[in-house]
Amino acid sequence: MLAGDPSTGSCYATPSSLKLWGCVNRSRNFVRIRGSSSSVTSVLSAERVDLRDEDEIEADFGRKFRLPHISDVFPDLEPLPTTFSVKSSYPLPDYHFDDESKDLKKMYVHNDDRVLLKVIEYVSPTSAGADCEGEDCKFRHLRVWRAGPRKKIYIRPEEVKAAIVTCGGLCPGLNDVIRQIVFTLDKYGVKNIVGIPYGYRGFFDDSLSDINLTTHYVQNIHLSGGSLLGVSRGGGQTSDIVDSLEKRGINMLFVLGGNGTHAGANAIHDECWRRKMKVMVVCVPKTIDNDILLMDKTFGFDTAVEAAQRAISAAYIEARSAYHGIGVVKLMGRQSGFIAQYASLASGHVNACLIPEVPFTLHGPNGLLVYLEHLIHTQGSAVVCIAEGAGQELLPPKGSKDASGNPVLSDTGVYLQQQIKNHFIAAGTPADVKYIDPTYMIRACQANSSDSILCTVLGQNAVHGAFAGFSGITVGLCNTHYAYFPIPQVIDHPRRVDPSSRMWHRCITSTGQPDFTPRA
Ligand SMILES: Nc1ncnc2c1ncn2[C@@H]1O[C@H](COP(=O)(O)OP(=O)(O)O)[C@@H](O)[C@H]1O
Ligand SMILES: O=P(O)(O)OC[C@H]1O[C@](O)(COP(=O)(O)O)[C@@H](O)[C@@H]1O
Ligand SMILES: [Mg+2]
Repeated sequence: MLAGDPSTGSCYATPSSLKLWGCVNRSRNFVRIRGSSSSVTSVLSAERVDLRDEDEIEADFGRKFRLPHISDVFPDLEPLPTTFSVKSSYPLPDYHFDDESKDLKKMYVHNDDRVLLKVIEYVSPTSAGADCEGEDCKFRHLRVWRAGPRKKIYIRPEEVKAAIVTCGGLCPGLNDVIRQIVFTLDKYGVKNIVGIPYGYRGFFDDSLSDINLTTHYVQNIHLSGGSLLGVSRGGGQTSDIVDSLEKRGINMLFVLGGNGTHAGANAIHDECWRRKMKVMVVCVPKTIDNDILLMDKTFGFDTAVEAAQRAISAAYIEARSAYHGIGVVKLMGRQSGFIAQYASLASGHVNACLIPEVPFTLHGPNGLLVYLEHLIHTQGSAVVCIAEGAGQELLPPKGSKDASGNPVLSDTGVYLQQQIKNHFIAAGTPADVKYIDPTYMIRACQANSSDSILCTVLGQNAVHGAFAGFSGITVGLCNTHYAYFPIPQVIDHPRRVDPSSRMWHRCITSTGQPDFTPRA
């Protein structure tokens, strides 16, 4: 499925449309590819790709996903043998890689290693979930760069001053990532590591001081939720942040955050290279909303889904135990309903899952309220799970924005609860409605085991990426393998639940909910 307006050339790719990045001009069999937003690192200018040429499409995709490398700006920079080795407990500054060593032979990632972005070979464009076009539904090898340690590094560990910053809202696992970045830097031999307090604010608010980070200091931080460094939304000019990096002598910056943070990090990366500063900026995507493109999932998402089970379970028990009980649970998800979708799938107790991507009607014969009445009469109770951003069209927009520019949403959870109460009163049917909003409880918690592992590997790979000389990149899980992505490609737009996806169909099959889509 392609999105955008072919006539104007305003194009973008949906997460499921990675076969082509752009809009098809069918009459001429060409696809127009949108250029990277990054000025210095742009590897692709707007160009035309012959749709009939499979090789050209794959090659074009490869160019689009090429990672910005420090040698783009400093072509004469000589790489050095890496100081990272899993075989030593201490970094060995004079360690020389021995190609013939049996133990180390398979330790490093080759720069030309790639991870396939798409792994299903659809036979027909009408196969479930197919994202290919044309009769032949040809499989395209869309490749992204494999993450991991390289044999060569582009900066001496003793010259590194590394900084870590965590931005946006909280997310389980932030401390695990911070901890692992520090451990891995230490393994390379880096001694100078600081934490920037309270997100980007820490760069320009003079009342805030950096935190010195050592392996000893971060040893146990993963045992608690939140961020050791603090987080914040809003604020800051890119040039001020880069001035601050320059002043502090920071040349390796690890940025943990969501799509807003990534946009900021990419601007910092661009500005650093524009000023010819030898700085590597590497992100680790943080968002319980799971709204970053191209990745299997982001860290914290699993934990949030798991934490949401307690709220759904409580809503179910309350509803089951009451006469005509109805439980309503509101979960986070400003634009994307992944948490509500997966929490509903996991729980098995949800009768209706409402997400921002799927508009629903409350009133009328195919409305949610009539369905709840039906459930009360047939099974005696009901549970509704609503994502924060769902049903915004039912209320007047607030029109305001938070400090980062994210829209402030109307509280549809509270509204839904009131509407259900009013409906049952009007229908003359008693109903006992209980509303649970566990919003901050699902993200202010320690990461579960699966997220801890994810955080550990992401943190390590972030450091490997920086030492390998990449900047303006982020790291993510791609078909169960770890890959590096150029930042603009993962934040082109927020990843959202596709209402025609197999997973959404599985969700509504599991809840048994009918189609509440408003009818004309
Ligand atoms: N388009 C942008 N360009 C530069 N910085 C941004 C942009 N959007 C957000 N930011 C900054 O990134 C930080 C986090 O953004 P926010 O949207 O709150 O969280 P998240 O990164 O989780 O999406 C804030 O400090 C904000 O000012
Ligand atoms: O109250 P806060 O801190 O703004 O956080 C609420 C927001 O956090 C989120 O779960 C995640 O947002 P971010 O990825 O921007 O941190 C949103 O869905 C939600 O609106
Ligand atoms: Mg965001």
